[in-house]
Amino acid sequence: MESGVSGFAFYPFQVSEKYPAQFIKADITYSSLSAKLKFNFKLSENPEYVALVQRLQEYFDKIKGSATTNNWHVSRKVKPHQTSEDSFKNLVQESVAAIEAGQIEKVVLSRVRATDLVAGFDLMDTYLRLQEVYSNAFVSLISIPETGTWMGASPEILVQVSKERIFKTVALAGTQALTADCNPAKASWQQKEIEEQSLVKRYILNCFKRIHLRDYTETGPRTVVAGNLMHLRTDFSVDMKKEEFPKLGTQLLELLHPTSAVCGMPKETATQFILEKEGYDRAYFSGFLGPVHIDGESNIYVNLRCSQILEQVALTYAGAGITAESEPEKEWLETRMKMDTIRQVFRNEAS
Ligand SMILES: C=C(O[C@H]1C=CC=C(C(=O)O)[C@@H]1O)C(=O)O
Repeated sequence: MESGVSGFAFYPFQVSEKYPAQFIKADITYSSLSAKLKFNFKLSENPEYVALVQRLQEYFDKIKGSATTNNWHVSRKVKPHQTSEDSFKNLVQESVAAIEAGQIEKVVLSRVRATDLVAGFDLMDTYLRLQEVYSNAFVSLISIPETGTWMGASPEILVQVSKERIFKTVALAGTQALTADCNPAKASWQQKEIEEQSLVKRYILNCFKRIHLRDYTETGPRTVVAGNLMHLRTDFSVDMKKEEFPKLGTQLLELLHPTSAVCGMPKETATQFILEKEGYDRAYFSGFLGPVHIDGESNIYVNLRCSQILEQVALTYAGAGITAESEPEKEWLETRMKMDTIRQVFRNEAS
């Protein structure tokens, strides 16, 4: 993040040959607010660029307001997979037993669900609808050869470094449905959710401790709305101008990922547990993504509430934090609600 190179980071849960870390260099950026292209190289350096730029601007002018294209990249590495209800619930039970036996403190278990794309499915149209429905989320659509196409509406910032050099991260956990008659400001939370979120907070504070970061601001926890759901969130910020941490963004990105909101505690044991037991590859789900050094700031989000789009099927992913108090049925329903964040937009209806 300190190299000054502008681009878009797309990082998996675990880096491997199959799922490499990706960085799309921002040679050209397009802002829908200004409807303008921005070039991160000197146009006069190469006459070919001048012609290319002219063609691109003409292309953007032409397609503006008529977003229809279904040419997306499909990863050949994935086999469509679906976690069965029984296997997920059994794994919740096994995790609770491992927690009670003191092998782990918390683990985030996830599952995958396959949905057939409806006839006439339009990728760009779906993406624009997702943007409309989740105005408070980080709505993304990424399409990379070999890696495939991912779409999501993440509620969780992992690392933000603003123009003013303010660093931010959050401890987000605990989930309940946002119903029509409920007021988020008056939401009450069970002991289970309070503890689950405080474990994420403790995990972040441990990362701060490891680099001897003492001067930070902590706000919360408070109830926040994320689409059809509510969570508990504590906000942390650091003024990087005051602190002796010029590389804080990168340092904490390395330490935080994967946080206890998507993996567990202790981190290494929880990671092994997930890799051995979940029964499928998370790939880029619960990794991180976002713009780096665009207009002087970086905003990296956790890749949650997302789907991988294949030729005729979308694979939707969701996880739930398991603690000693977890009940299989409740965790199953919680992952279903999380999946609905994006699935309802695919089908353009609530499920
Ligand atoms: C792992 C996910 O959510 C995390 C973020 C907020 C609340 C969570 C929870 O209540 O379990 C999860 O830690 C997901 O959406 O797949």
